[in-house]
Amino acid sequence: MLEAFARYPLTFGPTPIERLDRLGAHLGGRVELYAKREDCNSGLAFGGNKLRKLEYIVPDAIASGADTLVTIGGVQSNHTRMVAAVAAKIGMKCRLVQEAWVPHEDAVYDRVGNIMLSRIMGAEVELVDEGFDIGLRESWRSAIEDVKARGGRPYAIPAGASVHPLGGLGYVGFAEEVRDQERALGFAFDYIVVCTVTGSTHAGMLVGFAKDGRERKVIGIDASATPARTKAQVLDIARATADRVGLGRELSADDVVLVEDYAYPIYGVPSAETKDAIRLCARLEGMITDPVYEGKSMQGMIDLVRKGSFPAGSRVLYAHLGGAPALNGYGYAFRNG
Ligand SMILES: Cc1ncc(COP(=O)(O)O)c(CNC2(C(=O)O)CC2)c1O
Repeated sequence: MLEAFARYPLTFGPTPIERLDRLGAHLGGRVELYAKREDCNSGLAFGGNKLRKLEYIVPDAIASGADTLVTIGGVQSNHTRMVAAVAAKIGMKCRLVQEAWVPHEDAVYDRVGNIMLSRIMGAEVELVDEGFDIGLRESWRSAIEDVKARGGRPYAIPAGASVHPLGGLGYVGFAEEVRDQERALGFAFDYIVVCTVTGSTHAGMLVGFAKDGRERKVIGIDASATPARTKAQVLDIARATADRVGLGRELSADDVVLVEDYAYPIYGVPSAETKDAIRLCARLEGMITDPVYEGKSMQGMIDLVRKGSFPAGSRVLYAHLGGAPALNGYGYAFRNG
């Protein structure tokens, strides 16, 4: 599906799929759980899902003649950290707008984890006192203009690289990669569980798996806590991506399966159940998930298994999209382990 598109390699290649035997057994053994380790996809600053997206965006950035990548996220954004790493790798400057998306209790929240890494990698980090919103932000537009005003040539990447015209391609490729791995495994996954916030990870998977009729088997676990906006954005991105890759069929809102029950209390703040899910996965599989994103999709998958939402014998693939560096800003949440 992606042969026509230029890709700039930022990842090691196909990410491994591993069986989560102990977690599956702990949950009753009725379904088989697997994880695809996008969190281990690259040597660039601890990796993660945005690098798979950026592989299809970087050729356009280079072709544009830009000298500065400009993007936006919360203070502990994984996306901005990955853009900083890509800028370093391809020899561009980086301007990051980091908004106050998350109320936090930790005095070090804006000095550790992702934002610390971005600073170490030389990004210009601008803290802006604006709240969470997955849409296009005035602060981001101002940063683009400021780069120009200073004589720079900016390349604009929106939050999560999601509403970028090429933002859905990476995860179309994810689906193609999973099909290759399924051929080696000798079976196809019945469900794919993914954390959804700005939407192009889910949207790309939806388009990629629509090729073999599995678009509604992509189970998005909302972590935005603004599910209506996120669902609409997933659909918009999926439709645009389907047109771009020539899927050849219409997609509807019913094709976007988004579970809204696990984003509470708000974006970026883990519930007690989220923290329990993080601990359970860590203690049974040694697999680390974060309080903002993967902890909530892990909480969702665990709860859906416990409720019998996946028929007995189902094979469920959990997409681990990264996020661990943000844990450093959540010491308050794990003071007692
Ligand atoms: C570890 C991790 N897991 C899942 C997601 C959700 O991906 P989408 O934004 O493509 O829906 C993010 C996003 N993070 C954003 C960020 O600024 O880091 C875009 C919100 C993520 O970082």
